[in-house]
Amino acid sequence: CQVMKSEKYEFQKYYYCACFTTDNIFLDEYKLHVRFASEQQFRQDFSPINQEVDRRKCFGRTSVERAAAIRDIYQPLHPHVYHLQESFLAPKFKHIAEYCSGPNASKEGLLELLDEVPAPKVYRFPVFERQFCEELLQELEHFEQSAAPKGRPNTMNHYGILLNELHFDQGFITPFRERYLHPITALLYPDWGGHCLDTQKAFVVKYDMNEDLDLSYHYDNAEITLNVSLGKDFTEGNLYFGDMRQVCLIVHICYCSFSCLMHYCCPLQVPLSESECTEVQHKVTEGLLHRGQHMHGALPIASGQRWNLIIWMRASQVRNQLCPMCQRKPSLLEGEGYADGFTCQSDSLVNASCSLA
Ligand SMILES: O=C(O)CCC(=O)C(=O)O
Ligand SMILES: [Fe+2]
Repeated sequence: CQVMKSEKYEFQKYYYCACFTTDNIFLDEYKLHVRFASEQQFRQDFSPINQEVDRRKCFGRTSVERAAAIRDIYQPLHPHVYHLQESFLAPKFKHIAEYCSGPNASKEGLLELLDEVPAPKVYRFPVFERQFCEELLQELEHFEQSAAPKGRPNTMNHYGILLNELHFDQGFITPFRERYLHPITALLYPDWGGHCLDTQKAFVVKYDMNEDLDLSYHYDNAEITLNVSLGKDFTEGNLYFGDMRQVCLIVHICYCSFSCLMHYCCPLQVPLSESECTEVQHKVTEGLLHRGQHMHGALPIASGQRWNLIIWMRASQVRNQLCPMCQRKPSLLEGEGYADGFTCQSDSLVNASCSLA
């Protein structure tokens, strides 16, 4: 039998398919199969990355252009929703914020006012009155139907609206953060920058049966996030929370340099498949407050339309030390408005000396 086998190998040649050297190359770190026949093919297959990089490089300028065009051509349906009023807020939320701003506020006292903690350091409380949610949604739908240009919040949401471009920051979101959210986050997250939040990026995400249904597992470009459910009627679509983003060193292939496929170490999160997640129900008018680095996602809706207000709150003191996205010391690019909330020490010195002069 041994002899027979070796004879067979001698007379019959066996082959590999050439795809063995090019196809189904599994990048373990990304749990992703890729094809690499040539640099040109690889570049072509990954050209959406090029487009996204170009979009990001122009983002500041195009965002300012869109904001100016919106101011020129867009006629709001409900102008009053752009200016924060106490009547928009749920009485319990006002009570919580008032308590936190008081001289005797403590974390323990605050936790007694909050119902229950649906996941570690995730807090849930009513935020808006239902009538305000309805009017805000009418305003946003009116904007969606208008001819005004629309920038989308990020690559994961295709149907959201950037609220700073719609001029919500000055009259609504900034005072809302400063007066109401900051006293709460200062008590709940002093170790995550909750006591020194200074800017935000606010947007609305929208899910519909014919559009985006869900949101993949991710972390936010924020120190602290508030997520408020605005409506409308929908079923399913719960949020889920997993691990905190873990920083582990892996070998990363840098797309910018094909000639040497440069390698460097970068942080990566624990993948969803290895995380234990907690599903969290989210009712209309209620907010969920969580750390930006707490990994989370949104399950698919089964019917209806789901709209949420997302406020990514930033603390320059914290992010100036370590960028929450790349986990490296930030290397600063000049931006428009709040940009991504980093500040430069020398700018403050220039400003201080200007005001002294
Ligand atoms: O759809 C949601 O409620 C989650 C949105 C979210 O996490 C985000 O936009 O960062
Ligand atoms: Fe998020």
